[in-house]
Amino acid sequence: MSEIRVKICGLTRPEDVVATAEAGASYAGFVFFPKSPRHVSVSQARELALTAPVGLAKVGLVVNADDALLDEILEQVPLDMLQLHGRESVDRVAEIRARYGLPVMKAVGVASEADLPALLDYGKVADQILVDAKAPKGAALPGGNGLAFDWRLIAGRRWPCPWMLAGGLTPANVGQAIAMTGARQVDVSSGIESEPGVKDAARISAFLQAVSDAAEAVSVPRL
Ligand SMILES: O=C(O)c1ccccc1NCC(=O)[C@H](O)[C@H](O)COP(=O)(O)O
Repeated sequence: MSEIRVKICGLTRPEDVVATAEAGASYAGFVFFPKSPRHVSVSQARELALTAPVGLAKVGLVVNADDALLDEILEQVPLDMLQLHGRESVDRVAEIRARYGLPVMKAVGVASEADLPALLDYGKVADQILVDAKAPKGAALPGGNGLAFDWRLIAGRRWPCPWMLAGGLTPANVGQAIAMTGARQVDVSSGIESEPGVKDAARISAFLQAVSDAAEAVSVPRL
């Protein structure tokens, strides 16, 4: 198993969950955002979550969700973590964490130095932060756009909680991303798809292999 944790985001089919687990990923992400090609309904997500073996953490991704939607999801889907991928404020992140008693990961978009202070602010209230590429202005999706940011912006930086690197990662570039940033957790969605919303088992496996190779190259200690 890789010593750097991997999250495969945007799973829509049971076979994708199986491929994710078999490849050795640590997290499986389900997107609750109707405009996304990776969107799953609450009942689909429940079925997918029940397919996941013990040891694969199930992450529910929401965008500016109100309590009614979160109640509905969490009543029906056995999740291990919530990922907040919208414009949730620091106070809202803290409120969701307290209300639902689940670990919360806040996604923060990065495009320039000016985006870095938010990582510190959210890092004080969230259980984890997802350091993702900022979606371009006017983009239909706030994440999952297959765009990388300049990894030099975060090289050597650390925050008050565990963090995960995301944005445009692929089997071909994830090794360099890990080497440049020191990330010990990485998240991927479009870089391991055959088409939007359809994961490719061979690419998932290649991604995990590339992460494992990178972990060995930098001798990352076991978590
Ligand atoms: O993936 C989506 O469709 C999506 C929709 C709405 C908000 C966030 C979304 N994805 C966020 C993720 O967790 C992605 O894994 C992350 O942004 C990286 O995506 P990618 O660049 O495609 O690897």
